[in-house]
Amino acid sequence: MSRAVLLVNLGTPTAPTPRAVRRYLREFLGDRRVVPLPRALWLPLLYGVITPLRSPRVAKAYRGIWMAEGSPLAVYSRRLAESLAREAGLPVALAMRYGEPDMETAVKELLRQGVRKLTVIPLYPQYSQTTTASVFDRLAEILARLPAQPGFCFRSDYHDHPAYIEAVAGSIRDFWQRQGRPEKLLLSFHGLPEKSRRQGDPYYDQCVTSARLIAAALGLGADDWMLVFQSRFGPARWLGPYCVEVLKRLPQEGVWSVDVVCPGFAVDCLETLEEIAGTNREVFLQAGGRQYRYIPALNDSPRHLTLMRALVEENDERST
Ligand SMILES: C=CC1=C(C)c2cc3[nH]c(cc4nc(cc5[nH]c(cc1n2)c(C)c5CCC(=O)O)C(CCC(=O)O)=C4C)c(C)c3C=C
Ligand SMILES: [Fe+2]
Ligand SMILES: [Fe+2]
Repeated sequence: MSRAVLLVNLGTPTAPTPRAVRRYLREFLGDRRVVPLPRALWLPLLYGVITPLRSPRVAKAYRGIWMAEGSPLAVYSRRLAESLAREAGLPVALAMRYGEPDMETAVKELLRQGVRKLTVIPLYPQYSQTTTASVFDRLAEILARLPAQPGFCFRSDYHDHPAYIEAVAGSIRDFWQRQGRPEKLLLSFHGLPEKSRRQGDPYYDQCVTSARLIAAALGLGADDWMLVFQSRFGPARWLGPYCVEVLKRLPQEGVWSVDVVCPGFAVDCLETLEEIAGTNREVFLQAGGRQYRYIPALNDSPRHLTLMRALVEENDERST
């Protein structure tokens, strides 16, 4: 039976312009899985207030990190998929949950090539209803309309997979070997509304487990590291502690050097490059901090490829 891998990431604007950002934010924030408010309330607010106000500012932020080949999230995701295709010896397609390349086109193209079994890997190490579940829903929607459905394996998360922990811990170890250790390591994950945790979304618990396992793999003591959450959106209470608040406070507590790593982001993107490597650096230095370093995401590194291959191979074994 002919197999293929489908990697799915979030999606990103096609250009760093207010127009392209508006289109992206409308689709992303218009997803019920992301903002579960009543449509009649949310859509007028989204279309009439949030995207017109937010798009110019966010477009400017994208301009600051844009690469020659496009948005970092798209560029690194593409490179990862291409390298995996070469190494895994089977077709690998990349799709985005929002925007291009879209999931439906990617699935249909694989079926056209004769693929009958899909290994779907959302590029989210930790499961959340806002990300992973939305990919699953969209996949189900696409398959529901097909006359002949392929088999598929869906990787819900890999937050405690030994190959994931080793990939992240290894990249931190490499960084420290070259540049020395800081006083504290912050493990920063994308936030979610606090409410999602009470509703049973396992995201928070998975972030805690990932962070503990990474710290343990590095042999860190309790004072050497901290779990924080970033990228808060809107007025509601989100998971804490907030990365930016911790950075303001640390110099007052006598911590002058920090490294920040974002293990929940498979590849670098706006949230890591602009928010963490850019804005938050200024916050820490302004608050009196002396040394601030961002440790890059796994991107298309050999460590990330080893991890992806482990997930694919494990899947193959289970489903034959
Ligand atoms: C209600 C709003 C949001 C939720 C919930 C949310 C969850 C969530 N997001 C990621 C990963 C990424 N988010 C990115 C950008 C981004 N996220 C939100 C809002 C929510 N995210 C917005 C509005 C944006 C766009 C930028 C902005 O307007 O501030 C990105 C980067 C995209 C890029 O193009 O680089 C990623 C990746 C996760 C993992 C997650 C839940 C766990
Ligand atoms: Fe987000
Ligand atoms: Fe952000």
